[in-house]
Amino acid sequence: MSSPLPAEPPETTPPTDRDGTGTSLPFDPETAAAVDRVRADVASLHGELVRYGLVVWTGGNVSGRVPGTDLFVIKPSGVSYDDLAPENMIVCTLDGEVVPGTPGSDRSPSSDTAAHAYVYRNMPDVGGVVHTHSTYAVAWAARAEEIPCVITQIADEFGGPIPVGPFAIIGDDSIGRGIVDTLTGHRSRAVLMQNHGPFTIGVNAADAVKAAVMCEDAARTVHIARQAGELVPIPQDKIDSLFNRYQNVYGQSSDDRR
Ligand SMILES: O=C(CO)[C@@H](O)[C@H](O)COP(=O)(O)O
Repeated sequence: MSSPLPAEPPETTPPTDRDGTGTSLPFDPETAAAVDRVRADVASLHGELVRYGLVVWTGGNVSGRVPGTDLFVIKPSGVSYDDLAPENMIVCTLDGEVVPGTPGSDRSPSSDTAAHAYVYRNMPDVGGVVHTHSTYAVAWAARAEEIPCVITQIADEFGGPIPVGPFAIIGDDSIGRGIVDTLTGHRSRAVLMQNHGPFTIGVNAADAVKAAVMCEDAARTVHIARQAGELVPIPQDKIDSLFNRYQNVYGQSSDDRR
């Protein structure tokens, strides 16, 4: 894998814009403010992938839809996680095109931009998309084997098995189509793309990152359990009860997923 691109020197003066938000227009002030919020969230959430051990080098990526717009924000391709910052996140249209003249637009967006864009175009309730190469989830993807729902944590978070999506080559709509075809109408917010790794979705980028964290934890636990003996499935009615409780009762009423 190529070494991370060197970070550009921090700009000594903020990008010029007409509304002082630090975002170059062509956005109106309200959109510019919304973009800046998502930039900050997405940049910070990449640190969570490192914190939870879900990525190595420059693998993986996080994106967030900009609410009320046809835009999303994603990381630049191949840039070290140490160098990611709000101002070098890249603003794209839902067609996956970089919005020219915005901070970060001088770099290439993530190599999975087309996949993220396809998901946003075809799953309007999705506000965040994450991709990692987390070890245990990728091991299940290498076997094209779904992670069975044999622990309450999987029932809580995914409402059943974590499914496998088709083998798809990076760079066009193939991966995005595989994600959408697998997860549309499915309780799971994670899909193991065959021979590649997990992609997760959420109501926002933070929710998609949580799904990625919980997917890897489940993959590891079930892998270890299966090595020690037979797995005991949870009855479907109990899975339904666990999922409904966790999605509608657990946590706080102010939680993003409510
Ligand atoms: O799976 C791949 C490469 O095969 C990519 O998803 C990388 O894991 C991250 O690429 P960038 O987001 O840095 O372009």
